[in-house]
Amino acid sequence: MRVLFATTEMDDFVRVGGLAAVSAALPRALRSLSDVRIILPGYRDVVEQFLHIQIVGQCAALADMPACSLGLTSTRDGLPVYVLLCPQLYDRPGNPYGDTSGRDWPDNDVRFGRLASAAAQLAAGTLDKNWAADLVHANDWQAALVPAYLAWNAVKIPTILTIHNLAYQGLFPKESLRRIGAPADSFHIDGLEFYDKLSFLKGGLVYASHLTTVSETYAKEITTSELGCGLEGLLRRRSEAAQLTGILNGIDESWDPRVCAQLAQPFGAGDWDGKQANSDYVRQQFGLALSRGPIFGLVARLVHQKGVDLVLAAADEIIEAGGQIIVTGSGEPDIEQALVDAHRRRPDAIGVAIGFNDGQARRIFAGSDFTLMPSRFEPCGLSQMYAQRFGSLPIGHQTGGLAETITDGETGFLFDRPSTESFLGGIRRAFAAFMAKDRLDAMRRSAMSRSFSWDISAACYSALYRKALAP
Ligand SMILES: Nc1ncnc2c1ncn2[C@@H]1O[C@H](COP(=O)(O)OP(=O)(O)O[C@H]2O[C@H](CO)[C@@H](O)[C@H](O)[C@H]2O)[C@@H](O)[C@H]1O
Repeated sequence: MRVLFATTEMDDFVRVGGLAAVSAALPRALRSLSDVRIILPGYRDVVEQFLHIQIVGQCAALADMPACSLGLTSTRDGLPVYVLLCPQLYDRPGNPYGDTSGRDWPDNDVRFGRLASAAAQLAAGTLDKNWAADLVHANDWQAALVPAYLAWNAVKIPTILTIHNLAYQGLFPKESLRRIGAPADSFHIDGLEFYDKLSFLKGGLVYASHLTTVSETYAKEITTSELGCGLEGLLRRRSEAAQLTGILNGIDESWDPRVCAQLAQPFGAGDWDGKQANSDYVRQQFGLALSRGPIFGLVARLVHQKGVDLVLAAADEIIEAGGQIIVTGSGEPDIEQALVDAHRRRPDAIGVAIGFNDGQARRIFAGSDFTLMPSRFEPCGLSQMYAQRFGSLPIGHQTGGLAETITDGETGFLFDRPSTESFLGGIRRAFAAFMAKDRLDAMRRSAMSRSFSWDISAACYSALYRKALAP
C-alpha cells in the first residue's frame, strides 16, 4: 500500500510543535506495513540539510501559485521524502508559518495551497512518473486541502485528515479562493466557507474520506460547542457516520532516561540518586537557589491553550510551599514576556529559557519532579508522556489526551477544571506525594514503566488505511 503523508513539520528537519514529533515517528512506525512517503515544503532549513535532492517532476503555475519542482530525497534511515521546491514561497528566514518576529506570512494561503495541490498531483501519479499513492494521509489545516484538490480534479483516492489541533484552522479572506485556484462554487457552507471566510481546515473536514484526531476523548470533545470551534455540527455529522476516529499518539523510543545521551546523568527507575543529579544540574543551570523542595517543569509552546497564565497565578503558592519552577518553550510574545518578568521577580525560584531546544527539554523532564500541564484543551499532548518516562509526574487538566494518558494518583495527577483553584488542588496533592517518599517512589516507578509505544497507534492507522481502501 502506497501512502503519501502530507505534513509541514518533521522533527528531523523542522519543528514548531507536537506535529513535528508525530510526523517523524508515525511514518517510521508504519514503514513495515506500507510504502509511506512524506511530502514537505522546501523551507530554507529543510533544503539546506540535504546534500542531494533529485528532481522528479514539475508543477505548472495555478492561479497565484507559482510553478515549482518536486524533489525526492530521503532521511538518514532511508524514509523517502518529497520536497516541494518553490524558493519564492519557502526560501525564507523564520519558522514554517511566519517571519522571525512571529508574524504569519501574508501569503500562507498560497504557500499551503501550493503544497496541497502539488501533493494531490503527486498522489494522482502525474508528478513523479515512478510513484503514485493509493491513499493520502494529510495533517492539520496546512495540508487539509489535499482531499479538496483531489475531489476538484475528480481523482478518487481515499484520504485521511488528522486533526492535531482544531483551534488552528487556516482562515483567509474570500479572495484567497481565486489565489489558490479553488472553484468558485466551493465557497459554500458545505464547502470551504466559514462565516464568510475561507477555511482550509474545513475543506479537509468536508472532502476527506475519513477524519482522525489524536485521542478518543478529543474526538468526542470536538463534536461539542465548547471545543468544536464552530465546526461541531459538521464534526458531529461525520462522527455519527463513523467517519471520525480518535487514535492516541505515541512517543518514540529515544524517550528512555537510561540511554538518553543529552542528560546530565542517565538513570532508570529506582535510581533516584541519578535523577537527583539531573535535578542538581538544571537547578544550577537555571541559577536557582539550592533547595530540597520539588522542581515543577513546564515544557510547552507558549500559547493560550497551554494555560501558562494558570502557572503564573499558582507560582507564589508553589514557591511559598518550597517548590521551584523551570519553564522552556517559545510562542506568543506576551506570554514569553510574562514569564521573563516572573523570572526577574524571583530568579532564585523561577527559571525560564525562551526558545526551544530538544536537549534542554529532556534535561528539564529528567531534573523535574513534576510537569505542569494545565492546558485548557489538549488534543493528545506529548509532554505528559515524555514526563512520565523521565519520572516527572504530570499534573494535568482532565481533558483530551491528558485524561487518557495520566492515571490519576498513580502516574500523575488530574484536576477537573482549567481554573487556578482546581489546578492548585492538583499541585497540593503533588506536594503531599513528594513528602511521602514511598508513595513518590511507587508513583515514579509506575509512570516510568509506561511505554507509550507507537506500535498500537500505527496498527490502528494501518487498519484504518486498509478499511479506507476496501470500504
Ligand atoms: N517551540 C516549542 N516550544 C515548546 N515545545 C516544543 C516546541 N517545539 C516542539 N516542542 C515539543 O513539542 C512538545 C509539545 O507537544 P504537544 O503535543 O504537547 O503540543 P502541541 O500543542 O505542540 O501539539 C499539537 O499536536 C500534537 C500532536 O498530535 C498533540 O499532541 C497536541 O495535543 C496538539 O496541541 C514538547 O514536549 C516539546 O518537546
